[in-house]
Amino acid sequence: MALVQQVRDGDFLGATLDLSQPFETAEWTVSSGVQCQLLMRGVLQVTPPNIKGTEKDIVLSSGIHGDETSPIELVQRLTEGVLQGRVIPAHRILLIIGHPEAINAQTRYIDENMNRLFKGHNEERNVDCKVANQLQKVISHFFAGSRAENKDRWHLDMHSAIRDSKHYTFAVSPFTAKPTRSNRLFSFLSRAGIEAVLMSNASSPTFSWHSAEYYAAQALTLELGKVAEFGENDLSSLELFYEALLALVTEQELPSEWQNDELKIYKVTRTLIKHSEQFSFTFPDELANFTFFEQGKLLGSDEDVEYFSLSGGEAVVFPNSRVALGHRACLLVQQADVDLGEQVTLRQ
Ligand SMILES: O=C(O)CCC(=O)N[C@@H](CCC(=O)O)C(=O)O
Ligand SMILES: [Zn+2]
Repeated sequence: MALVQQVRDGDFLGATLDLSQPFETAEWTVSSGVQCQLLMRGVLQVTPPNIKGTEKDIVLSSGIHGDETSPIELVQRLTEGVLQGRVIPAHRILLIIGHPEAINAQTRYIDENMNRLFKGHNEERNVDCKVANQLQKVISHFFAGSRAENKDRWHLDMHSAIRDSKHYTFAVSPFTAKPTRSNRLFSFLSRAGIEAVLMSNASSPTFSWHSAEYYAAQALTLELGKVAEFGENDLSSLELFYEALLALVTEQELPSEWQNDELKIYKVTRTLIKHSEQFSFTFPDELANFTFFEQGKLLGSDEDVEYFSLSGGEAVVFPNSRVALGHRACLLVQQADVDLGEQVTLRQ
């Protein structure tokens, strides 16, 4: 079956991963009146009928890491609904299954962690760099194509965590000077049953940071459960999230009120970078995310430095001593209070 026909029939994921089929761009309208544009392998732009100029521009990405499959299954489910006319979006949406080569190889990345390649254009030294560059282009094209007067841009970059976590689902809010932490975004998280949000304190070259920094999008990295192979994900535990996602794309506007105590907020206190091959933790890399260390505990060391937990203690997120040199080996976080205005801000 030709790739485009396979997508039109609803199998966006199958067509994306079948690299034996040459890619072709295509444009068509589904029975519901929704317009579809296949822009790139794994990238489908969806435009609702009767654009009013008040629409959001929503990017929903998955598969930026090839072995994180539950978000890919959610994107396929939503896309199939749109393609078969059962889901009628009220907003412009860009649906992404990001890294077909890594997904086929069932691996996080091929040569370089693609979620560290979104600072800007990369020299095309490998497939990860090439795909990251193409995704940056397609995002730019998508946001530029909006006819809305007041741009309301969103980007949910969906991942799943490598290890167990004391919070089954959580979000990382990238650091930027742009107003990307709206009450409406947090209200969505609370409705979606996301358990915690980490407020980053420094720029990072991730996909969600890219959209926040360059397009002022309400952008997040979402961690949805734990890594598993296709077909082995417990999607029932993400049902509340999927329902909220459906509401986000199909309802004109979501309520902005949210219950602060339903969602735990953490501030990132430090990012430990691996500076040398001597970097090590005092605990195994499999340590569950959000494991707490009392003040003064030795957490790890590098060539000429020892890291102790700070006053008030710190919890560890994404510990990985095997990352490439210069990359993040973990985040250290502390629970925090926030003030609710138009934007959600950390209380000083
Ligand atoms: O479980 C892990 O260690 C990694 C899960 C994952 O891929 N997380 C993202 C977070 C990106 C961010 O900080 O916004 C990543 O490491 O790329
Ligand atoms: Zn990931």
